[in-house]
Amino acid sequence: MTKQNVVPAEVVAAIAVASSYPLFPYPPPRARGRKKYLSRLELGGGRISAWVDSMKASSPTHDKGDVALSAAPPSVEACLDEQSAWVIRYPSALSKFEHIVSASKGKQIVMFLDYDGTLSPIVDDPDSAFMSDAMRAAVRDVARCFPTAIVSGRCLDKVINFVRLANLYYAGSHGMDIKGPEKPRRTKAKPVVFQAASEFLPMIQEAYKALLERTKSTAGVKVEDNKFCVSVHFRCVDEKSWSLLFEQVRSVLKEYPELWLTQGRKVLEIRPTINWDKGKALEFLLESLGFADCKNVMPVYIGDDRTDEDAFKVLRDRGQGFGILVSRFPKETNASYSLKEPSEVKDFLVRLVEWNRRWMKKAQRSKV
Ligand SMILES: O=P(O)(O)OC[C@H]1O[C@H](O[C@H]2O[C@H](CO)[C@@H](O)[C@H](O)[C@H]2O)[C@H](O)[C@@H](O)[C@@H]1O
Repeated sequence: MTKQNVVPAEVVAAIAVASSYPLFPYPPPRARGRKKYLSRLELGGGRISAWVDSMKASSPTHDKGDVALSAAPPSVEACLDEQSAWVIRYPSALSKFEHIVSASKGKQIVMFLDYDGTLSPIVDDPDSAFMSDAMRAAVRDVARCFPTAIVSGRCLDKVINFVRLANLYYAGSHGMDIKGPEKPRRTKAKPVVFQAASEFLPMIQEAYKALLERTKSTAGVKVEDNKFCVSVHFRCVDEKSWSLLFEQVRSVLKEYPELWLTQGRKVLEIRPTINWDKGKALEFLLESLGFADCKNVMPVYIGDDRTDEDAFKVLRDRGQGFGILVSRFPKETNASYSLKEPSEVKDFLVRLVEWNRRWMKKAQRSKV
C-alpha cells in the first residue's frame, strides 16, 4: 500500500476545506481583552462573507462533501505532509502516555473534560449526543482517582443529565454556571456553586426567544437554550441558507449590544460580554479545590472545540499541566497533545486509571 492510500478521504476533504478559508484559521484571530469575540460593531457588512466562510470551515469532520467547495483543493501529498507535521507538533496523548504520567509523578492530577466531541461523538441532533456506557464507566473511574470536572457549552442541567455521574464538578454554559458535588472528597475543597453571568439571564432568555422567532423560516436550524448562552445550530441547514441565517442572527444581536457572537462546530454561539470562559472556569475550579498556588498540581484538560482553547491557553500560561485537543484534522491549538476522537479519549482515561492503580499499589507495598 502506498503512503497515499492510507490518507482517509475525510482527512483530505477536511484539510481542503480548512485551506480554502484562510480568513478564519483555528482558533479564530484573537484581539485583546473584550475584543476576543465579535461585537455588534464588528458584525458590519464587510465581515459577513468571512463569517460564512468560517461557518463552512467549522467542524469539517461531518461534512465530507465540502471538498467540492474548494476551487483548487490541495494535493494528497500536501495533505499528508500537513497531517504528519501536525502530529509531530501535537503528538498523540496515547503514544506519549508514559511521558505524560512520568511528568505527573508526585503531582495531583485534576481532570477537566469537555462534553460534545470529547466524551460524546458529534451527531446531527444536539439532543441525541449521548455518551456510551463505556465512556461513562471510564469517567466514573477517573473521578474516583482524581478530582474531575466536566466543562461544557451546554446548560448545566443538560450536561448533568447526559453524564449522570455524582462526585464530579460540572461547569455549564461555557463555564458560566458551576456546581460541585454535594460532598467534596478533598478536605480542602470548598462546596462549589458559582454563576458568573446571573445578571444577564433575563437578557439571554429574551434573545433566545428573539432568535427562535427570527430564524424560524430557515429550514433545519436549531436554537438551543443553554441558560447563560444560546446556540444556533446550522449543521442541518442547507449551505445556501447560511448567509441568510447569519443575517437573521446578526439582526437580533444588533438589539443586544451586550451580547457577543462566537463560533463552534457548526454552531453560532451568543453569550454575554463578560470576561469569563472555560479558562476562567478552570482557574476557578483549581482554586475551589485548594490548588490555587499549588506547585504540585497537574491539571489535564481534554477538549475539541474553539472554546476549549481558552482553557488550553491558561494551562500554557501557567506552565502547569497540559491540554489535549481532540481532532482528526490539523488545527492550530494551544494544546500540547492530541487524540483523534472520543474513543481515544476513553482509551486514554482507562489507561490513566490503570496506571494510577499500579502506582497506588506500588506506593502501598513500599510502605510495608
Ligand atoms: O463545550 P461542549 O460540551 O463541547 O459544547 C459545545 C456545543 O456542543 C453541542 O453542539 C455540538 O454538538 C452537537 C451534538 O453532537 C452537534 O450537533 C453540533 O453541531 C455541535 O456544535 C451543543 O449542542 C451546544 O449547545 C454546545 O455549545
